Amino acid sequence: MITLAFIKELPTMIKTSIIPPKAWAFPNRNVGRPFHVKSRGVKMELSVTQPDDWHLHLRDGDLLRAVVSHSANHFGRAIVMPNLKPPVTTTTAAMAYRESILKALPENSDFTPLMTLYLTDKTSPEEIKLAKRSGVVFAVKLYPAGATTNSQDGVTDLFGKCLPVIEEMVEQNMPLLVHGEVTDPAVDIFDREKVFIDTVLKPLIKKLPQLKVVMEHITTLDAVKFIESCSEGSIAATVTPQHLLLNRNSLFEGGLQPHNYCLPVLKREIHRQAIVSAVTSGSKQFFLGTDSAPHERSRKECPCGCAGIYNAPVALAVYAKVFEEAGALDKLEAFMSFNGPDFYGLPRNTSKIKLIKNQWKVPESYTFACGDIIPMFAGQTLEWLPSANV
Ligand SMILES: NC(=O)N[C@@H](CC(=O)O)C(=O)O
Ligand SMILES: [Zn+2]
Ligand SMILES: [Zn+2]
Repeated sequence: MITLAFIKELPTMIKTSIIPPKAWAFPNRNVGRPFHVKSRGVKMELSVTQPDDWHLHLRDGDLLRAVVSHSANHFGRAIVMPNLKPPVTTTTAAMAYRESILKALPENSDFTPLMTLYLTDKTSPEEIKLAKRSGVVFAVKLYPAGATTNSQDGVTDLFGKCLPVIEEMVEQNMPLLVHGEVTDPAVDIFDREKVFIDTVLKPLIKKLPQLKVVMEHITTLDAVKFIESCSEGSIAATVTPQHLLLNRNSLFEGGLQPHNYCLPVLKREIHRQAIVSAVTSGSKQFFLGTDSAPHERSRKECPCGCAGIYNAPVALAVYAKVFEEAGALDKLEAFMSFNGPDFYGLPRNTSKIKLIKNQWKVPESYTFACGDIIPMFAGQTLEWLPSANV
């Protein structure tokens, strides 16, 4: 194994090993001028601190058992979303859900689920105290009622009924995670994130400037500007693979593409580019959250398909591709493995994983007893292959 000369200049450890010849290049943003690496006869490997997934849907029952290893194989921890049926609204339910996740894990896995509570109009401040004391609940999730999958029991009156709860969250230093879209059917679906920022998020943080907020799965230039205008330690955003790599054309390419449908829906190219610039800038306010959201095939390929993209098997490969194409592989490790735990006040992982530049084909589907699940980029070739712990 040879260590490349520029390794000193990159916070991310880059190594090479033998493979068929392939030359490739990327600009080194650290020194401010492009340079080229010819890796004749070698292949690229990144050895990075094990990443965490700060936004994940693991579901429950058979579906949980089917999908959990795809996340547990690569991520150290994950913030597990509470939008089950029925939703995880209490600490007791979160603890039980955590047990079922641990049971579903492959043997010897040390994956740690970080639990969340589903905020409703009826959540009490006392529940927040219980959640904090439990040591297993790390955040509370705001779904505006009707905004997305299993959000029917979500919030209808944030500034009325929920304010005492959110004040308690400030006391307990418990982050509020938001699905940031308004639900007013009169607002165009492509504008719902921007309107949410203007009418909900801005007034909320004005009222409670100490509240820690993660704007989940951001999709717009407006969200990037908003996050960057806020203070680093209190407002941050997760970013998904799909919102970094795809724009809204992907929903209609050659016909309707249900497996590219998620909420918030994919946006115009200018928005995608703004998100790529934000994550590759090195800002600590953006971190990895896949929003991997499995739905059984027949629930996606039907007259009224569910929102959600199953990206757990491809997420790391897609993030690496995006950072490589932006010439910012040196910023990848902080995005994947440092910014999230730093924001949540948790220790960074100490173990490592490898990302190897090696083509692999994404399976067409995963078949389980509970049905088929179609992954993002099904049947396509990706360039970066994550390998187990090193
Ligand atoms: N992102 C999605 O399109 N779907 C998610 C819910 C969510 O994160 O909004 C799901 O649970 O399926
Ligand atoms: Zn959401
Ligand atoms: Zn989600």
